[in-house]
Amino acid sequence: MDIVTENHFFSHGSDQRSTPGQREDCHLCQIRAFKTHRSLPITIVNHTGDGAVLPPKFRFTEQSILRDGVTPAANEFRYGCNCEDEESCMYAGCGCLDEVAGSDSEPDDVASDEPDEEDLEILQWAASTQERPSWANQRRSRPGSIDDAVVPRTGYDTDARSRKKKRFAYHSRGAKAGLLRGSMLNNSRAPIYECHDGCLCSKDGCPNRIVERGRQVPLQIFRTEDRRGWGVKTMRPLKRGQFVDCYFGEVITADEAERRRHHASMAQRKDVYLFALDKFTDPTSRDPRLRGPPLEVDGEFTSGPTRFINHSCEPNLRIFARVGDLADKHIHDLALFAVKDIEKGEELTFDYVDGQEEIENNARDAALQVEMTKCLCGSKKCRGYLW
Ligand SMILES: C[S@@+](CC[C@H](N)C(=O)[O-])C[C@H]1O[C@@H](n2cnc3c(N)ncnc32)[C@H](O)[C@@H]1O
Repeated sequence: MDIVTENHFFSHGSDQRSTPGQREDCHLCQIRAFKTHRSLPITIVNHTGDGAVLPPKFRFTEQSILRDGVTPAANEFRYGCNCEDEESCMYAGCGCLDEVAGSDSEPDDVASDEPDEEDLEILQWAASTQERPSWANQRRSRPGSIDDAVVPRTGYDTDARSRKKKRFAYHSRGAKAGLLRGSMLNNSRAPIYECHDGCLCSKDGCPNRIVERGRQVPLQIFRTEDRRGWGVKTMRPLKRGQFVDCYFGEVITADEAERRRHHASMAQRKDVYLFALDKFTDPTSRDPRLRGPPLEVDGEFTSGPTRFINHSCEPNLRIFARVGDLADKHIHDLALFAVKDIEKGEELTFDYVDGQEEIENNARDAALQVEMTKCLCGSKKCRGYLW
């Protein structure tokens, strides 16, 4: 039994035997205080025999913590959808999805407007039963919403392209309900727009609140055998497209991030834990909070289990920017989703330098490799170096 587990079980249960602050510092006390501890536990194991424990200064948290200079939007600027029924939160008339079209100029977004297998299945079902799917009925649109004009007017239109477009990111029914759609998973860098607390749709019924409902997967933090430190395993099989958890941490200003980089003895190591919230950064934005430089999330000292997820050049997870209230785009979430089916007990990984061409090119440059960190991901597609 390691020293942390021993202290937790033999000292912290008794006020006489635990010193002030000991419980606050104990990682087992921290994860056992999570709201979901009983149903979706996080476990920490080290079977390597090296005696290592998690960094003592590290604190587990279930949500990001906004530090000095970082504020969410004031109530008078909050914005939610007015959908009358939950089904509507999938289609172009839902206010939360207003920005989906054209929010990202990559060609994949065009593809995301195309009907996927699920749309076609629904159309086939409707054709066979002579019924109109509910979304084929004209709905009242909100003023100013990007509402698709081409809605079947009479009878049932079997041409999938000439109907109201499904704009949200998830499958809504069948075996794939709640999973990210293929158009998002196939290399899309588009953000995910979800309904949230400020919407009229219900928290439990709306199909567009997957990240908002939080982690649904028990995870294990384990000590790796191959010098990568700690890593994370899923304790349940995951399907391609399934939400795992968010990358939480301290949300700090760009100045504070720079100060922390400067303070860290090895700036590149610090960068491993810092993620810029730059998905909506636009120097021409009318919103000063989006003109940049962006806020950053630091998971080094305060975070959830995802902070221990290692890098792979052939990963099984990918990070998506997720926004609920559109007034809070500057503090958007970093949501991790499975990009392939993953077995119970498999290690979870994501690509730390996903899409950052400069770092990917450096890894191929022999002169720069001398200074770079060797990648130990072991995949066939390994680039050899992390950064
Ligand atoms: C965000 S942390 C991940 C958790 C880390 N393994 C730990 O024990 O705290 C990133 C650090 O993990 C290690 N790491 C992650 N993936 C790696 C990989 N593929 N090859 C080598 N080291 C890796 C590196 O030391 C890196 O700086």
